[in-house]
Order: sequence, then structure tokens, then C-alpha cells
Amino acid sequence: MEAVRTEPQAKTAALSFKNVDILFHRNNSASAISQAVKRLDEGGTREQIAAELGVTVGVANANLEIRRGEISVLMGLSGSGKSTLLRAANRLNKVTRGSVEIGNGTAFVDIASCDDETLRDMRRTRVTMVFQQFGLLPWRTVRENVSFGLELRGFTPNARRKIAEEKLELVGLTRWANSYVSELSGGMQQRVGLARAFATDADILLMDEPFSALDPLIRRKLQDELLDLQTRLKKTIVFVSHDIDEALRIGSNIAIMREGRIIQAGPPQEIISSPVDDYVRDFVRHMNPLPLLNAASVMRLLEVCPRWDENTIQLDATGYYGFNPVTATVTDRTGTEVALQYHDTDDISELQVISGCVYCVPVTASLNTVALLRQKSGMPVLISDGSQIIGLCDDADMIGAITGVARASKVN
Ligand SMILES: Nc1ncnc2c1ncn2[C@@H]1O[C@H](COP(=O)(O)OP(=O)(O)OP(=O)(O)O)[C@@H](O)[C@H]1O
Repeated sequence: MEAVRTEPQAKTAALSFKNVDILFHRNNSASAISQAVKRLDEGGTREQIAAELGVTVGVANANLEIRRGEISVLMGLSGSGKSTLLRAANRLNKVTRGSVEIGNGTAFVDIASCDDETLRDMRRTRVTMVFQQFGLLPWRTVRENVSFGLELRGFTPNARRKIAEEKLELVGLTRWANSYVSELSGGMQQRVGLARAFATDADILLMDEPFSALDPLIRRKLQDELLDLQTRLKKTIVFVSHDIDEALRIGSNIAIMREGRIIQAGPPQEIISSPVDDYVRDFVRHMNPLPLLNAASVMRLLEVCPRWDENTIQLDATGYYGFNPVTATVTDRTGTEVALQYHDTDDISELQVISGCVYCVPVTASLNTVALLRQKSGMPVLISDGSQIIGLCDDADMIGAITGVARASKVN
């Protein structure tokens, strides 16, 4: 086994891409590729490098950390480099420069440069690729398909059977175990594929558009099943998709790629509320953001709000109400105090909202909760980080978040 590097960060990171470039040349010419790397460093574009040197830049300077037990989605238009980056995670694609480090809780192995024995070991125990359509074998039974990987790895028939049965139960296909895959519907076949993926020991699953050929309803159902399996089995999943709704639905982290580069990476709320450029904004524009937005992504920080005076922040658009963060009190212009109600959960179904009261909710409250409180109370909503009130949310803030035009930087 290869020497491994220990890092404190390995405790949480399952997989880290560090400064990864992946370049292709038809004849694999080392000199063309090294000139292309130089051109890349000088700022050459993908088109220029392809035209000048016949080298395709699949991935350029990708940095991404995937945390243990999360589903991370690589998104982007066709040709943006998603599959190329994904395939580098088990060295199906050779990394031209940079490292792809896989952590095991105490140490990292660079899969891009480790020796062959280590690579085989990593592929067997740590990281496995789930291909588009799962590559099922139609002439084998469902059970045989689920246990196929185990068979290759020399598990005994009894052990294979036990594991396969466990996983088939997880995806609700127990009674189909002896059927041939070709006898199942498309959605059921995908479920066999999921069971097979989860039957491997590997704790990192690489999934390349596994649901892309399915109709929308089945696709949604399988996304739910994947989320459910993930919650129970806690695998780390890197999932390629070009569908923003799928990415937002299943991803706890999303990396958006364009022309080989990761141009934005972060939790779904962050991508929706602060797209870095028009390319990301275009993806986001076509989805329904409401279920994903929360108070944190919608609020305006108190520090950027207009003030009555040194102590008092203007609460509403008319300037009639003010909020004093030191005393945590709301008053109107006549000095009369307005009731402030704290509401700590995201469930307001039982709450009798009082008109004229100001409500305060945590940063994790959904936009739906904030909007209902705003509407029913007739007052802006204050937002707390758990220890103090840090922001407020009025109509314009919510509209700004929904339309993707942030208000925070434009206030005052
Ligand atoms: N083995 C290869 N040899 C040469 N070029 C390649 C190879 N693999 C990928 N590429 C090129 O790298 C670029 C990125 O391709 P990649 O398949 O990663 O994109 P993608 O974002 O996954 O696209 P899609 O959504 O269409 O699958 C493309 O220009 C592609 O032609």
C-alpha cells in the first residue's frame, strides 16, 4: 500500500478535487498536452487550445470538497465537464494535473497518483461508479444483478444471497428477486440498479445521470427513494445531472460547471439566492425556488437597514415602525411599544397570528412561514440566529429573493 497523508480535514471530507485539470489529445501526445497546460496557465480559452494544439480541455482547475455522507451534484450544460470530473474520482479518467483525494476518516489517498494495487483496493472498498442506466444484465435475474459486484469480488453464494436480499427489501423488490431484469418496467430496473449500487461496500458512489432516461413521475419517485436510501445507509454520493430541479431536490451541495470549470459550488439555497453569473441565473430562473428558500436566504441584515437614529433600525418601508436591537423592542413613531412574538418552529399551522404584532423566527424558517407571518400580521418579520436578532424580512426582500435580485446591497 502507498503511503498516505494525514490531515485533520480528512475526518469530514470524503473526496476532494484539488486543482484538477483533465486534458485530452487524440494520440495522447504528452508534448501537446504539456503545451496545452502552459496555454491554460497563460489564460488560453478552451477554443483556442483546441484550435492551436488539438487538445480538449475536459476539466480546468477544479476544486471541490465533498463531505462524508452528503449527496453532491455536478450540474452544467452538455460538454461542461461533469462526467469527466466524476470519472476522475476512480481514475477512469487520468488527471493531467492536480489531485483527487479520498479520505477515510484519518488519512487521504490521492487516487490520481496512487499505485495500481492501491487503486484496485480503493475501487473495491471505497469508491464505485454507477453507470448511466446502471448497466444491468437483462439475461440475469434481479437477485443475480444485485449481487453481481459481490460475485466479481469472490463472495460466497450464501453471503451474496443474504446481501442481495437485504438490498432488494430496501427498494421494495423482494418478490421480484427471481424475475429477469428484462421482465421489469424501466422504473423497477432503475431500482434494481440502486439496490446493486448500495450492495457494494464502497462508501462513495459515483452516479452519472442514472435517472435521465425515465419519465418525470418515475424519476421523481426514484429521487425520493435515493434520498431515503441515503438517509438510511449514509453513503457519499456524487451525482451528475443537467436538470436543476433534480439537483436541487437531491443535492445537499451543488457544483455548477461551465466549459470545464466549476463556476459556483454551495448548498442549493445559496445557488438560488446568489447565482454568481448569468449562466447560473439561467439555470435557476427555470425552477421553482419557493420550497428551498429560507429566512437566511431572504432576510436583510440589520446592519444594512436604514435607521431612525443610532439605536433604532427602520423596520418597515414607510418608516413608521422602528426596532431597537439592544433592547429587542419595536416601537412606533409615537413611542408606543409594539408586541414582539418569538416563534421557534417552522410549523405555524396551529398558530393564531395576531395582526399588528411583529414576529421573530429563526434563520432556518422556510420562506413559506416568513411570508405567511408577514401577510397575517401585516408587519415585517424579524429573523434570529438563535442568540440575537440579526435580520428582517419585508415584502421587497422576499420578492428580491424570488426574482434573484438581491436587495441587501442596494438598500440605503
Ligand atoms: N475520452 C475523451 N476523449 C476526448 N475528449 C473527451 C473525452 N471525454 C470527454 N471529452 C471531452 O471533454 C469535454 C467534457 O465532456 P463531458 O462528457 O465531461 O461533459 P458533460 O458535462 O458530462 O456532458 P453531457 O451532459 O453531455 O454528458 C467535452 O468536450 C468532451 O468532448
